[in-house]
Formats: sequence, C-alpha cells, structure tokens
Amino acid sequence: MDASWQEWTAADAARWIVAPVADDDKYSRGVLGIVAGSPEYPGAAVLAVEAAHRAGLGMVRYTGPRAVRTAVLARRPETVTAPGRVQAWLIGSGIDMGRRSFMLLGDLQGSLASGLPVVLDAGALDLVGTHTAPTVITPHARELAALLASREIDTSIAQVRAAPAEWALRAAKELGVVVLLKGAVTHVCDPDGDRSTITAPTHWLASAGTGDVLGGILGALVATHHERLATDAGVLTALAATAAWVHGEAASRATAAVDGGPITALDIAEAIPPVIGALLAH
Ligand SMILES: NC(=O)C1=CN([C@@H]2O[C@H](COP(=O)(O)OP(=O)(O)OC[C@H]3O[C@@H](n4cnc5c(N)ncnc54)[C@H](OP(=O)(O)O)[C@@H]3O)[C@@H](O)[C@H]2O)[C@@H](O)CC1
Ligand SMILES: Nc1ncnc2c1ncn2[C@@H]1O[C@H](COP(=O)(O)OP(=O)(O)O)[C@@H](O)[C@H]1O
Repeated sequence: MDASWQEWTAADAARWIVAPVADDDKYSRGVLGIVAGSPEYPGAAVLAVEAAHRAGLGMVRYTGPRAVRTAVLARRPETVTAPGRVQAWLIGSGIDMGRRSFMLLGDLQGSLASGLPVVLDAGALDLVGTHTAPTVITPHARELAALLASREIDTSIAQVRAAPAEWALRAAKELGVVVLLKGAVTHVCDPDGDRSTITAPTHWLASAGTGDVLGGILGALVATHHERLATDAGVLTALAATAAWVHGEAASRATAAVDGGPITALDIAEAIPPVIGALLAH
C-alpha cells in the first residue's frame, strides 16, 4: 500500500469526540436529519437511527414512510418524526435507487440543496455531484464500482477490491468529495490528499446492516461538529475515519461480550456508548 496511508488510531479518534457542556441544549449539540429506509428495507432506518442516538447527539429527525416511522419509534421513541430544522443529513441507507418515488427523490434533493453537510449512502450515491454541500460518501466496493462506471470511469468490482486505496483516491478526486470505502480495511480519503485506513478488528462485521450502523455513527459525528464544519469542511475526513474506528471498536467489544461469538448490527449499535466513553477518557 502507498506509504502515505496511515492507520487511524484511538488517539486520533479521541480528538473528535465531544461531550455536552452546561450551556448545551439538544439543538446546540446537533440535530441529524435521516432520509433512509423504505418499505423494502425498513430495518436500515431502524439501525441508522439507533446508531446515531447511541453515538451521542442532540436529536434525530426521521420523516420517512409511515410504516418505517412506526418501526423506528418502536425501537427509539426519542426520535422526532415531525419535519423541522436539522444541522446535518444522512441519506440513502435502505433505499433502492431503482424504486425511488418522485416524492422521495424530492426529499433527497431537498436535503442536498440545504447546503448542510451530508453523508451519502447506498440508494443516494448516484446524487453525488448534484450539489455543493460538504459531502462524504460511504460505498462498499460494488457500490463504488457502479458509481464510477456511471461517471464513465472504467472499472469493475474486482478492480476496486484489488486496489481499494487507488480507487478510493480516484473517486475522491473525480467526485470532489470525502470517500469512505468500506471493507475489512476501510479507506477514508479526500481530494486534498488526506488518507487513512481503519482495519476492522473483527470479521464478524461482515453481516447485513452493519453499514447502516456506520452511517448512523458518522451522521451523529457530523451533526455534533456542525459549527466547526460551517467554517472548515476539511474536518469531514477526520470525522469519517473516526466513525469507522468507533464502528470497529464497538464490534470488537460486542463480540468480546459473547466470548468472541457472532454479533448482529444491532449488537454493534448497542456497544457504541462505552466506546465513546472510553474515547472521552483517553
Ligand atoms: N436490514 C436492512 O434493512 C438492510 C438494508 N440494507 C440495504 O439494502 C440495500 C442494498 O444494499 P446491498 O449492499 O446489500 O446491495 P447491492 O450493493 O445492491 O448488492 C446487491 C448485490 O448482491 C448480490 N447478492 C444478493 N444476494 C446474494 C447472495 N445470496 N449471494 C451472492 N450475492 C448476492 C446481488 O447479485 P445478483 O443476485 O444480482 O447476482 C447484487 O449484485 C441498501 O440500501 C442497504 O442500505 C442492507 O444494509 C442490509 C440490511
Ligand atoms: N470481511 C470483513 N471484515 C471486517 N469488516 C467487514 C468485512 N466485510 C465488511 N465489513 C464491514 O462491515 C460493514 C458492511 O457494510 P455494508 O457493506 O454497507 O453492509 P450493509 O449494506 O449490509 O449494511 C462495513 O463497515 C465494512 O467495512
């Protein structure tokens, strides 16, 4: 691998975790708007919302389809389902690009037009480049290959899997956004040359929904740092690397709690708070 890729550490991550102070309220801490989940994939919204709450932020607003809202509220009644102001967006998880309704597309485009920092995942990845908001995309190898192919950049899943560092960097430069390319080693980079790897501490992560949990963690970190992001969009890269580190560490703790046995995406979300606590004490 290129020597300029550095492994993100606990000490690096600890710099990006903030706890509330006396004059904070739920709004100053950051509100994350989530446009995710669908009748086909309601669980993705539940997982992203759960992870965002567990990572620590002021509020989550979720205004998706009624059936999905019901599922989200059953798991996390703290979630606000009325529309309103937010400081950051997580969009696309659990959405099938090919089945987006006119209304949903309007919601996605509205989020992007807000100019607020945005985490673009799964079914919203094709919208990258249609706006100027500070953006981080969170594809896995198949999604990155499809996205690049749609921009007439000739590649394949096999090529992305064989050289993830190169393709993540190429995508960041061509698309002008922060790229978090998921895998057993996650690559985070931006067009300015910042680049980090996060090596997953456990392969039990390879199960359905863990990417949705990562999106929730990252969305929460972005919302929490909204004031800094308003003047310095460059910190998005560090926030993305921190989210991947927290995700891996939560998975590590979750499997350790079951003697190294299997874990689910929800187990990972539930293991986030002690990871945040340990980073605050770091
Ligand atoms: N709980 C939830 O709500 C969850 C919701 N989720 C949401 O789902 C959405 C899609 O995300 P994704 O990454 O899974 O799909 P995607 O990149 O389009 O790849 C599809 C490819 O997989 C392949 N394939 C399928 N079955 C296969 C098999 N048995 N064995 C081998 N291959 C198989 C299939 O190949 P094919 O069958 O066409 O040959 C196709 O190429 C996304 O919005 C995400 O957020 C997920 O997070 C999970 C939890
Ligand atoms: N073999 C593996 N070892 C460790 N981590 C993995 C492995 N495969 C995938 N992951 C991690 O698991 C998560 C899977 O996310 P994603 O592919 O979006 O799944 P889903 O769409 O089901 O949520 C990512 O964070 C990725 O880095």
